[in-house]
Amino acid sequence: MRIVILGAGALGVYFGVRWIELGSDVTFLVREKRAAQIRENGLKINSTQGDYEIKNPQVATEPSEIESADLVLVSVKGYHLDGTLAHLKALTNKGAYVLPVLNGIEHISVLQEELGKEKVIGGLSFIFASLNDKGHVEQSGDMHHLIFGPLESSQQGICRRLEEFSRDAGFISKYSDNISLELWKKYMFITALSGVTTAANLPIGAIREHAETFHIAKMILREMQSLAAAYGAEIPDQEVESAIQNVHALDPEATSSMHKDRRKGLRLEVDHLQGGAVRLAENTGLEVPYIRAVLGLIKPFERE
Ligand SMILES: NC(=O)C1=CN([C@@H]2O[C@H](COP(=O)(O)OP(=O)(O)OC[C@H]3O[C@@H](n4cnc5c(N)ncnc54)[C@H](OP(=O)(O)O)[C@@H]3O)[C@@H](O)[C@H]2O)C=CC1
Ligand SMILES: CC(C)(CO)C(=O)C(=O)O
Repeated sequence: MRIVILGAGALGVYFGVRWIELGSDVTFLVREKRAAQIRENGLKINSTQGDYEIKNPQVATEPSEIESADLVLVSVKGYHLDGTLAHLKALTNKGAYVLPVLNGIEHISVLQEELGKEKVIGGLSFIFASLNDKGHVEQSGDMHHLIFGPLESSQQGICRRLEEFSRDAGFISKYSDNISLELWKKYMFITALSGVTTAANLPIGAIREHAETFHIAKMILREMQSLAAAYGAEIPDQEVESAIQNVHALDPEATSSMHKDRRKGLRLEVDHLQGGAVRLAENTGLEVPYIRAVLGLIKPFERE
């Protein structure tokens, strides 16, 4: 399988390098500055699940440099999605399917409208990863999951191929036959976790110590459950409980990628995540006061 990674950040490099480790044909489609950094430092993942380094990965800065691809893993932040659409169009015209792994949900319809429903597979990831100063990945904790599945029945073939192909990869891959529900479950979880850690500017351990603060996370989970239901994804109560248990199980120093970005003074994905939830709620007349409140608290740090 020929794979293009569009968004050579923490997630894109992690999964791209793991596929290379497997012996696959992977090209990183990047912007000039990142291309220069990769040429100088190569790509490396420093991981609890095993390190791996590649000195001269295949890098392109234009889709015209790529003959064809089977799959494009889209791993940019929500605020950069618009800037990738022309590249994605060029690659889907050459036959590629697109597998976005962004947190959130609004990007799915943007991609579907731009590329056609047939081309956009559902995907998400559970991993704690970030880039260091050299542009190498630092992955922590046990999670390094890539979950994907067809949003259209015609995509079953490519998804089964991806499942087969990734079986021996150095990450956990999972085919889901209800990827829409998985997307909403992840959106529920991350809206609560990123909302509360970024707004409080605290890792999860400190949040859990204060019942009033943890309560906010629980209320966001409930609001997201209602929002998902309004869009046809019924998240059972037991899944909300298990999300709470998962938050309890996290290392006290663990935190969301959005909170890590706030600590580094980087741009935040708040409009895509909490902002998106508020927009979707407004469309259905649903009230989401806790999400609206954390959106307001995080906005001053967004760095648009
Ligand atoms: N990090 C994590 O632990 C997790 C993140 N996620 C989600 O995954 C998504 C990606 O996150 P993450 O990997 O952390 O993000 P990063 O910021 O680490 O990486 C995003 C990359 O996208 C690149 N990019 C942006 N625009 C373009 C473009 N037009 N062409 C080529 N490359 C481009 C950026 O490159 P440049 O250097 O040029 O700016 C950057 O390297 C987000 O939606 C996030 O919420 C989900 C689970 C866990
Ligand atoms: C849920 C979590 C924390 C890990 O996948 C995440 O998605 C993020 O930090 O953005």
